Amino acid sequence: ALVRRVTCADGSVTSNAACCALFPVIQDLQTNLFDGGECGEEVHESLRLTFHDAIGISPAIASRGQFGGGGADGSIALFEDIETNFHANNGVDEIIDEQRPLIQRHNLTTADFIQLAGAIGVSNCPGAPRLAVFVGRPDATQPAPDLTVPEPFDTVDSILQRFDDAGGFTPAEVVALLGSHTIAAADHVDPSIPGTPFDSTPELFDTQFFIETQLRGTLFPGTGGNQGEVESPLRGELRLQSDSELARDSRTACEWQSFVNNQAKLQSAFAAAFRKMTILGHDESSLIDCSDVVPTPPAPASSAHLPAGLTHNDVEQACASTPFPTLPTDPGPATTVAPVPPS
Ligand code: HEM
Ligand SMILES: [Ca+2]
Ligand SMILES: [Mn+2]
Repeated sequence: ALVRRVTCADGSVTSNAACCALFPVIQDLQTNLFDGGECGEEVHESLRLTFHDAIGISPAIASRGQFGGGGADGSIALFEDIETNFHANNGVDEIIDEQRPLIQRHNLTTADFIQLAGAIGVSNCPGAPRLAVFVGRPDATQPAPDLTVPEPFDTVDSILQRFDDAGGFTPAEVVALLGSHTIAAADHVDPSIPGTPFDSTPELFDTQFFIETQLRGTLFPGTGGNQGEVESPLRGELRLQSDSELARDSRTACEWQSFVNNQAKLQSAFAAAFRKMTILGHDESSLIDCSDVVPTPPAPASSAHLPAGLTHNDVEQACASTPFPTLPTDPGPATTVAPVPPS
């Protein structure tokens, strides 16, 4: 195929002149939102926001004659007053408010900006794939309906059904999308311990999330009894009920386990599923592919391991057909996971 090359006014090279406008936005994001290129809290929150905006679409609701939402249409920020009151969106107001001044100083739709910020943010995380970036999404004129964003206390049935309705995502694609929880922490599931990560390496886009969610839960990192939380295997680590169940359900367990120590699969499957998610509500042919503006992420900085203090005996085998891979245990005293520092 013919690959076009355009040289922008600032000397950057890309495949389409319409993508030139993104370079100053990327610089602004890195300098003023992502603390100079970190994989920290604002990156994690920006990635979560791409999902909470994009998943706001339901052909099932639309088929009943109501507005089903526009997908990746910026509605979560444009109708912040409405959508951030939806229970599942607890906490996303923070990153919406941090992104707003940047949106105001550039000439992108809010819809495009939210997805761009997620893709650029993830490129700061060692081990991440390069994610797709598209421009040309029109902005929302109506808020998404409530209950389109899955909750951590939802059943596997309901979660798989929601993703299928939103965009025809297969169970395997749902598992791949949950690779996002490798760079993630919860502020609101247990409000007594904000910034509690889902794996021991929230600054690395590695496969530890898929390993650690398969270990037997033995403790609550803070208080017990929170809705959507189950016991985790490590002090300082929080496990969502939904992640726990998806790791153990017969429909998803083997796919979940397949990511253990398979960085290449994590990268390609997450990138493919994200690409599909990022254009929900739009026809790809109406958008411009600007993916070549995304920086190449740093190489993986960790190798798959069992956290110190735990062994293969702590694995709760869930995949019936394939044994859990043999992994080395980190040396030293039992791992305690540090919170993600607030910015
Ligand atoms: C079954 C589907 C999902 C459920 C139930 C779920 C639930 C949650 C919950 C409860 C939190 C913690 C929020 C807080 O208390 O601060 C969270 C965080 C997060 N989620 Fe998900 N999630 C799902 C899928 C996804 C997907 C598809 C993505 C992105 C592609 C994503 C990206 C993130 C990220 C990056 C964070 C961390 C935010 C931060 O550290 O500030 N999640 N998720
Ligand atoms: Ca990680
Ligand atoms: Mn939306």
